[in-house]
Amino acid sequence: MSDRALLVLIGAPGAGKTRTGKRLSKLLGAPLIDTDSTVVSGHGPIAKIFEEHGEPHFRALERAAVAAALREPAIVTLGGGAVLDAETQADLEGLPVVQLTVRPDAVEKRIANGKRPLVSSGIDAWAALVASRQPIYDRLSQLTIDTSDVPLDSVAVRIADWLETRRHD
Ligand SMILES: Nc1ncnc2c1ncn2[C@@H]1O[C@H](COP(=O)(O)OP(=O)(O)OP(=O)(O)O)[C@@H](O)[C@H]1O
Ligand SMILES: O=C(O)C1=C[C@@H](O)[C@@H](O)[C@H](O)C1
Ligand SMILES: [Mg+2]
Repeated sequence: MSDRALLVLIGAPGAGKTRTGKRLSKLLGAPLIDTDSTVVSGHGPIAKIFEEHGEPHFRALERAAVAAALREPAIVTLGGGAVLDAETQADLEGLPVVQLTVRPDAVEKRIANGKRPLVSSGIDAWAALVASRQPIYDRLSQLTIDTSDVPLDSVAVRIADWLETRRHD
């Protein structure tokens, strides 16, 4: 049987997928693949890709990164919009998928760095984007954790505990 991801984190931009994934990687001693980082390593900053080549081009690069990552025995943290891809949705079936959420008031500061082109105009754009995707995040995940008021380490421990329970089911 080929390798598959150990855990996948999905959810809204700024919910904490990448940071939580890093903590979990340390906690579990497992490798981490962040698909945004894979795209950036190969093709440069995301904002520049959007500006120069458009969103469809970014999504194609992202899909390739996601497909490869999900075949590795690693913790995989996806970009916020990666789950829009139908093939990615199919690939996630049967994998442990955790959704991170965050309230608008808590995310506002987190996304203020201008690195996320789809939400750089502010919190209203973020809220509209997340509302349109929420049914997909909900359908694909088996556990949801709101990170608004929970320290990173606690989020990571909760996910590690859940994974452990799942192993014994
Ligand atoms: N539990 C938390 N408590 C406080 N701040 C957090 C928490 N999780 C993440 N953050 C902060 O929020 C910001 C965004 O986190 P991160 O990059 O992990 O989000 P993301 O979900 O990966 O976003 P994207 O979808 O854009 O990749 C970072 O500055 C990070 O420090
Ligand atoms: O929510 C989104 O569509 C995105 C989130 C980021 O992780 C990046 O993948 C990119 O900025 C697009
Ligand atoms: Mg991220």
